[in-house]
Amino acid sequence: MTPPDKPQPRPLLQVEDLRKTYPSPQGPLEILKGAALTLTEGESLALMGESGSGKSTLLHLIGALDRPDSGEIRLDGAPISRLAEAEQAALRCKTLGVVFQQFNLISSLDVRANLAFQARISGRFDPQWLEELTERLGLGALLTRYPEQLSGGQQQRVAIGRALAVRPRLLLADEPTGNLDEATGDAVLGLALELVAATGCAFLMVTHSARLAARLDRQACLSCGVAIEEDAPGRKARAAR
Ligand SMILES: Nc1ncnc2c1ncn2[C@@H]1O[C@H](COP(=O)(O)OP(=O)(O)OP(=O)(O)O)[C@@H](O)[C@H]1O
Repeated sequence: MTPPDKPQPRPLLQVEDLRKTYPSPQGPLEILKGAALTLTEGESLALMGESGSGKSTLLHLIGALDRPDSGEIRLDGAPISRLAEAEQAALRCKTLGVVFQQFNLISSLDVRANLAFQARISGRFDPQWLEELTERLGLGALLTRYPEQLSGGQQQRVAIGRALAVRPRLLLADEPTGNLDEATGDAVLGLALELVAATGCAFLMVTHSARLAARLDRQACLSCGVAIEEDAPGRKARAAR
């Protein structure tokens, strides 16, 4: 008897023919010229590319922090760039976790409150999961400290915990280890990858480091406004799959 076909993983994120132009004193700056990529549940993708190639622009569009000129971004089937602002805000709270290079913690809140912040406002506060995150990120002894009393690596661990506290479907990270020394950055990425695997969420990370990028499942490079995927050593293919 032939075994039943293994179910194909569902595409979680589908980016199609994305275009984005910014105005500039010299005329329109065409940054994205038909960028496309797909991520399935549980998959991680590192996005590289030269400075100014549009990596943060693409991440902001996927994170519904800005709107494209044209093209489509679907998250679990929902056309996020065409949703009303209130719907986008709800999606950002419940479905997305975002980690930036600058940590972006709330300075007036201690670590415990920072960790719970997004989960509380999105109605997804789960004390047990937060306790597990706190333990796995090694933040137990720091819960009553304020961000200014933390090292860069500690702040980034809090930022990752805060983003994952909602159990997002997709974690977006823009150079999350860019402000950390190499050893700390390696350790923080290792923790992030462990937790991403524990939640089963998809992970899209912008990085300048080929070494860090190699730790993710897939690698793509943004060049001339489109995403080119590193398919195999020495060979490149379009990121759309
Ligand atoms: N709001 C904006 N208005 C005008 N131009 C912008 C705006 N945001 C970004 N740009 C321009 O778009 C281009 C792409 O910027 P983006 O930040 O996406 O690049 P990046 O690949 O993330 O760069 P880096 O690796 O240096 O962070 C740059 O030339 C930048 O100056």
